Amino acid sequence: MADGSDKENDGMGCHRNLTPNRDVLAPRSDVVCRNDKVVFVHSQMYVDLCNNLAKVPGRASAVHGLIEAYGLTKELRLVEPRPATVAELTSFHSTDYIHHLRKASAEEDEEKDIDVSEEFGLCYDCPILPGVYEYAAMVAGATLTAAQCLIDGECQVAINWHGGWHHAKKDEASGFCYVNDPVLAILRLRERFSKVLYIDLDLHHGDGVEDAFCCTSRVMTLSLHKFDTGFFPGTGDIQDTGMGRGRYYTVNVPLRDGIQDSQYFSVFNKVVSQTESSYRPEAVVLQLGADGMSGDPMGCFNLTPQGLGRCLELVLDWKLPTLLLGGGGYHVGNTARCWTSLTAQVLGKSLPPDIPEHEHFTEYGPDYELGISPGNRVNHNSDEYIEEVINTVSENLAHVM
Ligand SMILES: CC1(C)CN(C2CCCC2)C(=O)N1c1ccccc1/C=C/C(=O)NO
Ligand SMILES: [Zn+2]
Repeated sequence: MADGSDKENDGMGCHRNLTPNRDVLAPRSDVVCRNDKVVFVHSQMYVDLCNNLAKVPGRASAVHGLIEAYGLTKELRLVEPRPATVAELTSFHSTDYIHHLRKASAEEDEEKDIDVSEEFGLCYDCPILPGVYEYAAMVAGATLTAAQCLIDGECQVAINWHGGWHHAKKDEASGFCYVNDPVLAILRLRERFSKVLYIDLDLHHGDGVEDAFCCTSRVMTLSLHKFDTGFFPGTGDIQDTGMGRGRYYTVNVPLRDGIQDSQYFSVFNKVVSQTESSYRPEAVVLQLGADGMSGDPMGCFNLTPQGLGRCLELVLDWKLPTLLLGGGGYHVGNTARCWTSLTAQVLGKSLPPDIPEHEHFTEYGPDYELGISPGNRVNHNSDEYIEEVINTVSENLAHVM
């Protein structure tokens, strides 16, 4: 293995010679939840940072505004985030990359060294906007804050809707993701839990998280995503099942355009139920990117918050420490509708169908309703295709114990 020890480390990029940057405490699975409150990582400064620098400007305040307008913030335990330290960021990312990101983020345009930046993926899809380092460090810090609350038994569910940046690699920004906060959270959770399950329901394959843990059985990554010629990131084929000790602990469920809630939940239910019963995780990280929603500008899947909600319900029924993260989602109103509905579901609250009057009310026209209806779109996932995917994944999972 990477560090030559017989103990299996996190398999952090088994093809890279790494030793964990910290003492891995004896994993414990007896974390008891002392407080049934749901932790919600939030501060106005955090929302302002995300508003200006995230993939979708203005989305953070729309999401928070709708959750607040429905009165859910008073049912949540709001915990302020703090920026991740360099030491925390380099528990996964390379020191060179983090130092370059911090330096480039502080520089004016003319000072920028373009070809060095290109080496770190900092161009095209991942421009170096002023303050991008502070933004990325705060998002990572927010996700780590949520993970710490789970480790400390402060709650059973912790939420950071502005996290979930699943494409970032050890030394490279990718897909508008600068720091991989899900990986940082999983590494932190692994200090207390011996087995962590990562589930990625974003439209796109969770390649950065899969890469980080492809060689270990201590973290199982499971991604449902669009997989088609030329679609970003191009990875996540069904036969990619991990390597070495991690073989069969990577699960990919490749789907086509037009899938709706019923088929999506059917494949999710069969694959994730078998995953849970064979792997028996002690903690879960669930990325709930909303770019698969009907009406999203990506225009690929045809899902609604009800469909994702059924997936969430199944995971919450396990009563495990669970970290919920956001991700993609490019229709601001629909993303706010989706994550508000899911937040209410975690709280066991049902919401009135009409969007309450609030600062961002105009985002929700012309119907001003919370629900999203599936579009009238061609579905390229035949039942036979779905059946074949389920059978192949099930055969692979038979090797997991
Ligand atoms: C720049 C954005 C992020 C936005 N966008 C669309 C949305 C609507 C109009 C443009 C993209 O396709 N993007 C990307 C561009 C290059 C590579 C990746 C992505 C998206 C990744 C993702 O969502 N992962 O979960
Ligand atoms: Zn996405």
